[in-house]
Amino acid sequence: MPMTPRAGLEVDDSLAAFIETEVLPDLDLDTDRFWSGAADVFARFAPENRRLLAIRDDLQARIDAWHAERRGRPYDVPAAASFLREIGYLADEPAPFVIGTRNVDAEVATLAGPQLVVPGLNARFVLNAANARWGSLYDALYGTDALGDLPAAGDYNPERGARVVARAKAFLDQAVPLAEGSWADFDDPSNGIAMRDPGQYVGRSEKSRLFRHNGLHIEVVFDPAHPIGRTDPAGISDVILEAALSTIVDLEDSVAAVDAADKTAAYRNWLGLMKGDLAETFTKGGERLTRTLAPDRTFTASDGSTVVLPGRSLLFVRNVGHLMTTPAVRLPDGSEAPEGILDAIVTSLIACHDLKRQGRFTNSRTGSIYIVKPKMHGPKECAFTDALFDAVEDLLALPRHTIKVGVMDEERRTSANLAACIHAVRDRIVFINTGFLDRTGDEIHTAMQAGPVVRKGDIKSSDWIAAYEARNVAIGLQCGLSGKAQIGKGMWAAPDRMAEMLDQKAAHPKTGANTAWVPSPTAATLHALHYHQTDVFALRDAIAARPVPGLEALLTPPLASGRNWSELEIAEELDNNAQGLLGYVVRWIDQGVGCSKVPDIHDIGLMEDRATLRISSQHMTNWLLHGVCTPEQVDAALLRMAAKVDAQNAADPLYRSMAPDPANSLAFQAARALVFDGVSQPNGYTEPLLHAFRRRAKGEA
Ligand SMILES: CC(=O)SCCNC(=O)CCNC(=O)[C@H](O)C(C)(C)COP(=O)(O)OP(=O)(O)OC[C@H]1O[C@@H](n2cnc3c(N)ncnc32)[C@H](O)[C@@H]1OP(=O)(O)O
Ligand SMILES: O=CC(=O)O
Ligand SMILES: [Mg+2]
Repeated sequence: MPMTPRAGLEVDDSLAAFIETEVLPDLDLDTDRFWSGAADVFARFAPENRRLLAIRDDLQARIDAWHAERRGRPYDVPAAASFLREIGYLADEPAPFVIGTRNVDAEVATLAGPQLVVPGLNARFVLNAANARWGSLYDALYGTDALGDLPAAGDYNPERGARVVARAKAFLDQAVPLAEGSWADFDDPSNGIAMRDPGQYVGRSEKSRLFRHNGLHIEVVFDPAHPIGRTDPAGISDVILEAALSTIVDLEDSVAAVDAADKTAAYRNWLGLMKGDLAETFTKGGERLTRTLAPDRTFTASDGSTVVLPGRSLLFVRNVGHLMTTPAVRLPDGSEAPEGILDAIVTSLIACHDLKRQGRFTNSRTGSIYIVKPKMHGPKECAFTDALFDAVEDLLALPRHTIKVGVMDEERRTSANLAACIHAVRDRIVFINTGFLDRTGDEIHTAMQAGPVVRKGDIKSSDWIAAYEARNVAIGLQCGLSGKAQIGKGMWAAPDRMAEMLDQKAAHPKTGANTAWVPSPTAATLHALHYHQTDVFALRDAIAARPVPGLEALLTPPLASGRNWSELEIAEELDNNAQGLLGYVVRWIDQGVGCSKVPDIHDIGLMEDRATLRISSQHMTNWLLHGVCTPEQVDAALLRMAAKVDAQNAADPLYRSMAPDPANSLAFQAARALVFDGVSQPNGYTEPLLHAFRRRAKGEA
């Protein structure tokens, strides 16, 4: 890649051109001053970044040795806790405190609703996600299995339509009941709509009436000329829900960004969002479509005043963690720059377009930049992020704490020191959430030498995970996040299983969490129903009154008590992991797709990203290390599943088969390395191998 010198750095030409011609011009920032400031940030923070990574390795090496010495004995949690304290893995608890974050948008601070995550490299999806603030309940119920079955292919089915309408009206009866009777019988909107609580009425537009319940808006559309409205006694053609209050544009685990071209493409999408001019043209159903950002929505209140509501989700950007470096920028010593530092600088710089109100729309009405920081291990790494964001604010002449941070509680050292982690970013924190997928991968890797772990499906019901979830909310409330920041729950990783999601994710708001992740706009619309069923903020006092669960269960790894698996169970477990792993990795390496839906062994399409890959690869590594299976069994499973994954992708013209020549398939070799070299991967992360193989694949292409 041609590089260009800038203030002692070597910057990839395409990235430098992007920053200098597309980002900087409207920002009143001098190009030379920007680059010398950026070089200074790298000079100050890169050495500390490296030091923090060395601490991770050192702690893991000590934990490995401690576990190896005690292997085969019952796990002694008090001894483990004192050992972890002795080596500095467990930090001192801070004195009681409350966070001081200010200027936080209501979507984050005072409202409760779904949070959508979207791979930042896919402009079509990114636009869809930003617009997922509002979603059709009729479409979400009709087009998914939410009602218990899927629609048949072909034309609109009126019988299914009637079930959808009945379900939606039952929801209206629960959330915004009429003064008398049911919405199902309502037939005349012309004289106004008498509500049981008239305060729920917000306003009207030409065709709709807008209501509010538990802080979320519900729009009932009246259109007797519409094919659905025509068959409705009141002419109701749809119920539109306020759905994804916030969206995370992901530059991390759901993208494959391994070089300057990838990074620049992702940054360009973020710029399009911040300037409001992102557009994507594509063909769908034989039609050529151009998708752009949705405008705000305007209604007229009873007193004639205008009510303007955001048309788009409040946007966060997820930077990468502290681990990886990028060839997009080289430091004066020739080494690759830490990617997380580059992300902090560039994504904040781009967000200045929003702060300066130079775009078509406003993202943060309170003048904040929202960055999600994943995969931090413990309070010192959080403090590092805090200091880095201070430095970026100085570089961009932003007031202190303009850059907010969402802390993913997804590494064991963060869960175990959560209060201290929050304390380290106490004036800029806007969320904690349980990224249970990475967290599970880290659990397996941390306990790698202790013994074989239980089957992957059983990890979900182990004690540490319940303690982790409960402690996250309890500590968040104790540190005063309520009203200032989100307490969030993790991803629903089965995008096609909406009935099951409706059943299971109802539990999230009941825990006191005011948001939870969903994989798609449709899932956001359906998950919004849960925040109408439960008033999260009303529950929090009672939840906060409970004692914070101690560390005992959190520090108990999910080790198998015996090795009672049959050969069949072992083969099934290996096949399941191998199928998910290969199905994901093959698209990552060969096509640069960072998030895929991959069928598991029961043919359920699961969302796979780097976090789920970390689990499946580390699980196989763990069983291999402890002799639950042999290398031959692992290879046989990989080969068997390669053929299966090849068959699943047969219709994709860009797909390169693995099974016919696995030795020459970079994807197959990457997948194999993730398992066979899994013990030595830092904290069990998959990025180092994925990046190395993807760069080779790009080189070959
Ligand atoms: C552990 C973690 O880190 S979780 C966070 C990372 N994970 C994510 O971000 C999940 C993002 N989700 C996705 O990428 C997808 O939903 C997948 C890959 C899981 C499943 O995709 P599929 O069901 O195959 O979706 P498919 O490609 O059929 O698209 C269906 C429609 O949904 C939309 N869609 C699907 N997911 C999203 C999304 N997250 N955001 C916006 N739109 C989406 C698409 O735009 C498409 O609509 P369009 O044709 O009008 O553009
Ligand atoms: O990032 C989310 C996770 O579960 O990991
Ligand atoms: Mg994660």
